[in-house]
Amino acid sequence: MTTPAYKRVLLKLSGEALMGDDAYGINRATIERMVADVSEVAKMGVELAIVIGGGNIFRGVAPGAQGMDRATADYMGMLATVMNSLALADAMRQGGMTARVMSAIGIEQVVEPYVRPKALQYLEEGKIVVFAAGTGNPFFTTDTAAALRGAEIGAEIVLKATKVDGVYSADPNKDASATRYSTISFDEAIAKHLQVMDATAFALCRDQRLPIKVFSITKPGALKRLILGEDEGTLVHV
Ligand SMILES: Nc1ncnc2c1ncn2[C@@H]1O[C@H](COP(=O)(O)OP(=O)(O)OP(=O)(O)O)[C@@H](O)[C@H]1O
Ligand SMILES: O=c1ccn([C@@H]2O[C@H](COP(=O)(O)O)[C@@H](O)[C@H]2O)c(=O)[nH]1
Repeated sequence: MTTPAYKRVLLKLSGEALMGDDAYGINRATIERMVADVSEVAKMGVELAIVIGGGNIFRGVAPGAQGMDRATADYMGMLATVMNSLALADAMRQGGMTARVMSAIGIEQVVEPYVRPKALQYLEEGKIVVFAAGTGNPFFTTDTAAALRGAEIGAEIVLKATKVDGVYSADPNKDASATRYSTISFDEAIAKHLQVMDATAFALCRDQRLPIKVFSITKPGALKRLILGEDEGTLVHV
């Protein structure tokens, strides 16, 4: 039972989940747990590209960003994802993995720029690629960056690892009567305005026929089970 169901995946890691129980920032035990999950999957020979959100850092500076020009605040958010990407790559290095961070915004002294053929080369070499700075454009999210990069690298699936264990009929953190879907189509998720991912990400994946699995990052072993093709989370499909 160790044959992976996928050869290449795009894993979207929640920035907010990185806080653990802290008010904001990066919780050490949490990032180490995430990296241990990633390591298990990498050892199975799955080619892994990762996009990490920025909510854990951006939330800490959000009060200061109130009233700011939207695009400027969004660039701050993208820079927050660069910090998370660097922390993640460093934790992966400490865990014995080889990771490369590629940024959608030019900051060459810090990380190399995103160049698609180079990213593909790294993946073929078995390196884990972390795509930082989202799409590089304001008015988007890292969910959309995950959809975009997933399509660009020919991933078979986008795995959204978040704080909830799937897509619900309403936000389960606000509505206790919300029920979880085991599968749902992109069109239904968009029509019902299900906010677990933004509509741009859903629409891009739908148009590229790239399925998404939404699952819990805090559930032990969930990523591995999902990679082995076992029932986990919610499948969003065409
Ligand atoms: N219909 C829904 N089903 C599931 N979760 C939902 C739904 N509607 C809203 N949510 C909320 O969406 C959240 C996940 O999406 P969100 O983009 O906020 O976080 P993330 O991607 O985990 O974090 P980050 O943006 O920092 O990477 C869940 O924690 C949940 O509260
Ligand atoms: O392509 C992108 C990606 C992100 N942003 C900004 O960054 C923050 C953090 O990303 P999350 O997906 O919410 O974790 C986001 O709120 C945007 O402000 C962006 O502008 N473009």
